[in-house]
Amino acid sequence: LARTQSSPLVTFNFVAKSPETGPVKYPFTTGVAYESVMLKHQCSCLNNSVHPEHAGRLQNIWAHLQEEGLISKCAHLTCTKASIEEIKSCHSEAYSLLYGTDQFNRQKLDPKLFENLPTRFCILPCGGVGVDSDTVWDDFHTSTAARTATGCVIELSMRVAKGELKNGFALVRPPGHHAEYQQAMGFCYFNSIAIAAKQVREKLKLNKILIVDWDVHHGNGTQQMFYEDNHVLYISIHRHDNGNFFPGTGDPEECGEGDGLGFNVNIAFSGGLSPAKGDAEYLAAFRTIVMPIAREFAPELVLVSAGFDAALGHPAPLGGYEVTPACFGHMTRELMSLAGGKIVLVLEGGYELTSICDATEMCVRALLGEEIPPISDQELSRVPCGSALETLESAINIQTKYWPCVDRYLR
Ligand SMILES: CN1CCC(CNC(=O)c2cccc(-c3noc(C(F)(F)F)n3)c2)(c2nc(-c3ccccc3)cs2)CC1
Ligand SMILES: [Zn+2]
Ligand SMILES: [Zn+2]
Repeated sequence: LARTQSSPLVTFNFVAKSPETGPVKYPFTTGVAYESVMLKHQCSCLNNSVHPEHAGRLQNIWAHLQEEGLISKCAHLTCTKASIEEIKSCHSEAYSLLYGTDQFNRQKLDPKLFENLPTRFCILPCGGVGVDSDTVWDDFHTSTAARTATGCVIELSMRVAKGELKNGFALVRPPGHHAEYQQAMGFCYFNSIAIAAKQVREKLKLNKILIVDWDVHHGNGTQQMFYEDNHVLYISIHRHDNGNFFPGTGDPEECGEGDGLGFNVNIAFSGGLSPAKGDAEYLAAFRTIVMPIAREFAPELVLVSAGFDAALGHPAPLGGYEVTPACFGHMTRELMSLAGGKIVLVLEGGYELTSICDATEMCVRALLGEEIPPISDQELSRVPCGSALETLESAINIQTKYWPCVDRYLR
């Protein structure tokens, strides 16, 4: 394939070498990682209204990106499963083998290995099997899907960190940011973004990686993985409601421990949905806290837990906020000013199909350097709601101890 003329506007010259002659070279553009094996992870009850984290999420997003002509402007990476060794950089060996081995190979493992793992599979109200009613398990396909999701994030992160790709979007499921060292929960098995950060640190000797998590849920797993690590700064914006919104962690006072003290930032919105938080709140959080701290940290790579369950259209139990798809594009573009533009977005949550397709489109357009529709004047001029101002003020008061740059916004 000496030349690929996808459209008069876009031509690249690249030789896609066959695998045996070494790693495939891609054009220097936005990489998109997507593999159809990730579609096969689903509950045996096949009831998508009970299980919002279903294969249709990825199918719809992939189709939408193709219809918008965006896939032809990107490099479509083919990725392999993460190895058990890579997964063990964030999870215990027993946990990695329990969820990382498919049914056929698991029979060869010594059952004693799993006896002291905290949770086991249970029968769900829907008749399926899982760790909990959201974290369903398919004995044939879930381990392959979960390892492939992690493999996609590692592959993209390595290539972006090495400068082989401009930036990237990992279109993956099951999500990862709730997965802890030995605990699957909240639809998550392996913490893909954390594993990728550890692999990039280890293999490319990067010293400073920023993880921004704008999924509406706090990334308890990711926070835990780097809580004592000052090489990985974790910044989360999430619905917290004083700990009454899943998973309950993510209090602003959680700032890290030991060497990691000051490298964990939680922007925890409360006050339920009166009113629902939207663009004004998220843009204010970015302007006053996320970007000032991120610039001062000066990361060499930016990874984003890009869940879209804070987007318009998500009913209350799934999120209930009103962030517009364009706003996700603008947040992506702001983060692209860091680390020389080395940024990888990783899909986490997000269930309302139109919203997640539009939000992903806006993020991919931003990554490609295309124009993003403006945020409405109404949102640009709206002062954040009272409870959000309290959230920002509380986070600023706490973080000025570690990041003096944020104090200029104190009233
Ligand atoms: C059956 N179950 C019961 C609880 C459930 C609400 N739970 C959640 O939303 C929930 C719970 C834990 C984790 C997450 C979550 N969302 O994204 C992520 C991710 F990891 F970032 F991807 N985690 C989400 C409900 N959903 C609805 C519902 C209502 C209307 C439309 C769709 C679902 C009612 S109760 C999810 C489905
Ligand atoms: Zn089910
Ligand atoms: Zn979520």
